[in-house]
Amino acid sequence: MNSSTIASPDENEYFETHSAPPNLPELSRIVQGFVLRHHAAGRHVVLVSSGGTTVPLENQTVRFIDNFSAGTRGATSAEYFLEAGYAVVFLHRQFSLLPYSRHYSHSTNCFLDYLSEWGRIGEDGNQAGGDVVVHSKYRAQMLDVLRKYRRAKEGRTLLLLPFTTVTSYLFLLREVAMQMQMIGNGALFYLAAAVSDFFVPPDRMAEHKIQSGDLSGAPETEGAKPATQAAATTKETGAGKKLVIDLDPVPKFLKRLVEGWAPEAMIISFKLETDPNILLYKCRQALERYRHHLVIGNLLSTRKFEVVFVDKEGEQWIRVPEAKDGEEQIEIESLIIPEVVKRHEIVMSAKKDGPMAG
Ligand SMILES: CC(C)(COP(=O)(O)O)[C@@H](O)C(=O)NCCC(=O)N[C@@H](CSSC[C@H](N)C(=O)O)C(=O)O
Repeated sequence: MNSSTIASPDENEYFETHSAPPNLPELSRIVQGFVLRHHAAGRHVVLVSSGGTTVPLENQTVRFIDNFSAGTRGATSAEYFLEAGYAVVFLHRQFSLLPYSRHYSHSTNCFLDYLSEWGRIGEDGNQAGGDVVVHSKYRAQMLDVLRKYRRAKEGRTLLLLPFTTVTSYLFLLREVAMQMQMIGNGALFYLAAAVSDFFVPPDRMAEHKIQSGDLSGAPETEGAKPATQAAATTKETGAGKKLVIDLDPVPKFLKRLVEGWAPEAMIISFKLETDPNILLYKCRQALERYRHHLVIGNLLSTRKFEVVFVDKEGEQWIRVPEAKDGEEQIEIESLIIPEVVKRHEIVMSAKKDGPMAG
């Protein structure tokens, strides 16, 4: 089934008026090989999306709108899926947190603080003596992370796919979903990425950097769209120049994923809110709108300590106890992923023992 047979006009138009990532054909071949290999080995495959997508305001992008996400949810979840025996396609915001390196790449203290002494590097670049030594207090954790990282690398069970813009995210998500169709409900989608809801349509995209200053005396710019057409323009007001932005809604890709790109897969989306009073309502609304398996709701302020699973049966809160003094804070993903895996197994066995079975 190709994606255009089930697409809605707004989705078709979105993909027809935007350019796919230039390396999409190559990435598609890599994903196909990854999915085939792990399916043949009897391994389930999960697509974990992670990080925020951007919406450029100019073709030659200087300014863009970003969505909040450090990538902790996605990168940490990917580690626990790997430990649960899944192969992971990690569709992530470029330069956001990655599985395993997340422990050291973005932490407040510099990675070098974990090392207690440096070997003396000789003139010719050869080690002149001495060794790089990890502080004893970090050694156990670092060895544990290193071993797990190596296992994923040697088993090639982790495939990293970077995106930046919402357009590259949507093209990649659709491509991976099409390649995962071959594994039916052995495929799991865990959509933790913070996806843009609004974008600047190409025909209203300014070509050059939006000017904040006065250009009255400047030479004409070749080929630039008249500012009036652009979706993001500056407007003279009594208080000086204002930036006025007029965006269109991004097609509801989740609906396309459920109805066409991955009709047999188990699909889980995350719902991010800041107001606790509307979280459950918004989760249920998403579930009714997209008819997928599960919505995991979380509040920006407590996302590391509690989430709520909302499905057609009801809701189930998952919370981690506050860490006692001197104790490591439990990662809530260590509780989320086993519950997701349990539900995925139920979905897979239900399909196997379906109405025709027995
Ligand atoms: C982003 C966080 C909070 C993790 O944070 P980090 O650990 O710092 O990375 C994640 O848990 C989450 O809620 N992700 C989902 C956030 C999100 O934007 N969800 C969308 C639904 S997915 S985008 C769906 C699209 N708009 C459509 O309707 O088709 C929403 O809440 O509306």
